[in-house]
Amino acid sequence: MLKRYSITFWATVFVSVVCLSLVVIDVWRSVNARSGQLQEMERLGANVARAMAQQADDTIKAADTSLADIVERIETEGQGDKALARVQRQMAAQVANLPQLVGLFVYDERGRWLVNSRGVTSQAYNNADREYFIFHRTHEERGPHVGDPVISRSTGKWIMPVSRRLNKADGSFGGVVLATLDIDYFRRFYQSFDVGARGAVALVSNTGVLMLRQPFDSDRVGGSMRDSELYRYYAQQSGAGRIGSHVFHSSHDGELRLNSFRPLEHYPLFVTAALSREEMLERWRRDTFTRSIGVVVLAALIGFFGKRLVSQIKLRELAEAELRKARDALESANRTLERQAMQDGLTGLANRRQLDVTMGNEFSRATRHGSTLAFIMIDVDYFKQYNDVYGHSAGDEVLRAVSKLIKALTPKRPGDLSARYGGEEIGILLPSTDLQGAEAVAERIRRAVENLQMAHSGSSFGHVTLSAGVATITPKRGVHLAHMLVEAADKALYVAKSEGRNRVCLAQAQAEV
Ligand SMILES: Nc1nc2c(ncn2[C@@H]2O[C@H](COP(=O)(O)OP(=O)(O)OP(=O)(O)O)[C@@H](O)[C@H]2O)c(=O)[nH]1
Repeated sequence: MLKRYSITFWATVFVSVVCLSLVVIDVWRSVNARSGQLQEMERLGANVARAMAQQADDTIKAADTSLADIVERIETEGQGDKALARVQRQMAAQVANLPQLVGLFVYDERGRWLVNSRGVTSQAYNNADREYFIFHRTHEERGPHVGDPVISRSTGKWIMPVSRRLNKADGSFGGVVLATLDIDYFRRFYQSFDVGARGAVALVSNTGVLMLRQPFDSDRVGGSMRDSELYRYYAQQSGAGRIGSHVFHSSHDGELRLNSFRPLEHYPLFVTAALSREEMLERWRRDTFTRSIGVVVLAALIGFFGKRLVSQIKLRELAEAELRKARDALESANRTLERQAMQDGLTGLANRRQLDVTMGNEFSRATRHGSTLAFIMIDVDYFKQYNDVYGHSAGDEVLRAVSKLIKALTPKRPGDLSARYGGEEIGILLPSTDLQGAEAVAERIRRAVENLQMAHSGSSFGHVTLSAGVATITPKRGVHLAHMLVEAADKALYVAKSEGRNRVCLAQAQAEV
């Protein structure tokens, strides 16, 4: 089945498959590399979000621990001057120890400064209007409260307030203990992450207030993110669903980013690391483009040289086909020449040369096997007259007709051969045939020619006839030669002629001696 197709077909298929495979493999590789790049981006985002959440949690926790301590001390030791002085020292030490802390503050139930880490108790400031103060005054919970970022009234810095409620002995609202965390502390940490030129990280409160964004934008700190796709998506999640990632268009700059988000473990905040999809895929795109050019050039080269190879193969095939054709023509010409060399052109019988060769072979065989070889010599009667009366070509026709009959009536055993002996004489060689057998063959031919009734006005019979002399020999080595058989048949023919023609005469026994 495969042989039905030529080598050029398979060469073309091979070159095409190689080119196509190159392209398909490259496309497959590129698609894989793209999804690998996106996975890598997701992993990077998740890792950044985890680190950010952990850092924020630890940072707030450290401050909150100080707050819990101060609350316990004040509630236990009271608000006397000495007690407050001790608390102040403790607060100063905490602020010195924790770099994220800008200050620690204690306010009474009216928002007035009782004590702070700086030791300045200015009555100029009243913080009763602050969100965290109002929150604790109106909520009895004792847990920490993370407020919206504000600009510190004392330092002018962006701070994140973390506070706890102070109770009086009867459980009523006794004030607020506040820790202010330096937003810049977070920012410095966030700057250490490489999220690309178009990436961003943010710390957001669960209520949708932006605590901090890197790249930093002072105008957006404290702003609401409630309308952003990111916040709406995050707010819909719960439990483990809040740790994950999603692709959003930024509400800020419209950039398509993969946002990895994660809540803080102990505080109502979450972080998000947003990586620009375009930026992350830029290197992949560049690599893909460069490699694709390489693959296309390679495929084109293979295609070009493959095409040349195929045409070379085609040319070779053509040359081979031409050679085969020439060889076949030569062989056929040789066969024709061979046949012509052994055949008589007029009668189609074997020629004298072939008769001599066959005679020699059969004579040797008969000598070896001790078998009898018969030979019939046939001659058309009054043929000279026929030529004279009807013309030479009519004479040729007679020879053809007689030969045709002889061919049809001569036995077809191997070694039997009828040949034009010369002129209008035809000889028939019959190996392994005795005198009677050969005579029967000769007689059959004579009668058949007579029956043709070909008009011959020059003949005493009125139509074409023939005479035949038959001889046989059982040759013995060193005694007999092939020509003896022919001569004996010729003599018998002579007898047939002299006895009146149109007859078959048998040779005397001398050829068999
Ligand atoms: N048309 C034709 N004539 C041939 C050919 N070969 C020999 N002959 C003629 O055959 C004739 C033979 O004549 P002869 O051998 O004298 O004998 P004949 O006329 O046949 O008389 P008998 O044999 O005695 O009956 C000659 O005239 C040859 O020219 C041939 O190929 N074609």
